[in-house]
Amino acid sequence: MQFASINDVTIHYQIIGAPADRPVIVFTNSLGTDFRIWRDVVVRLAGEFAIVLYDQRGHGLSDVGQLPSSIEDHATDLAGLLDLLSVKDAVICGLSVGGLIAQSLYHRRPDLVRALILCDTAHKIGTAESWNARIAAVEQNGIGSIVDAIMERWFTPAFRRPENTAYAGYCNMLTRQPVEGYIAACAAIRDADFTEIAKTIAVPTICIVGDQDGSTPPDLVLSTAKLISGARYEVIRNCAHIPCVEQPEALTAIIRAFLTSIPPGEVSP
Ligand SMILES: O=C(O)CCC(=O)CC(=O)O
Repeated sequence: MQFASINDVTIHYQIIGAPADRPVIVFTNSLGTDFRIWRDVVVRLAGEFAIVLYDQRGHGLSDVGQLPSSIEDHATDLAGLLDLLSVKDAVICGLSVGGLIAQSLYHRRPDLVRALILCDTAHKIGTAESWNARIAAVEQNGIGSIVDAIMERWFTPAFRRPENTAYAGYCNMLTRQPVEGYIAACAAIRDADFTEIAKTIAVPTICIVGDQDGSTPPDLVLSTAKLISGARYEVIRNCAHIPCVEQPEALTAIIRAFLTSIPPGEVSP
């Protein structure tokens, strides 16, 4: 396990392969998860790319940090981690809130971003009312009280079978996140509107979404793709909000095709 102190926050991360030798992909997680969600994609890409994984503040083994925190704070954490690792020009792959962080990182530190993979995310996610209701529910009754509703948005019914042990495991992952970290991330998402930032993105970008995503549905992700000049848009079938878990083979194929289509010498392995 690797830990770094970034902006006085202990950040848990992992680096696979040598960034000096290969193009780098950085994976950033969704709300209520940690970097283990990327495993089935990482094992498929590890021979071709150097890979950086980390737990966002308030998630996994990273500290919660000072409260309140914003998406910009998360982007500053990621910039600090990449500076520490001497990584520049990385492909940033962000899932949901991770995609907001990726957009904010591009806005603040374009030198760190060679391309964007925006996965089940948008320029703006949810409404203030929906986030405030979620925060109130968690404050009153804990994360456990919202698990069933969240899982309906994260995974299709085919994945949510009681005999699927992975499903039980991801319920555990959600309920075991630090409650203050979860609430802080909900508030940060609530307060983020990257409509204008998305319009400025000028690196190769792909927006990907599961056809049954209940958190950031296909229409919303398409509207984000339309804001970004030249962005591609791909839908993964039989998949909800977390394609790296539910359809890792399909997600990896899309990532690989996207990266190999970018002019040689830029990101192709
Ligand atoms: O997944 C995220 O990072 C935010 C979007 C969301 O609301 C997901 C969920 O339903 O928990």
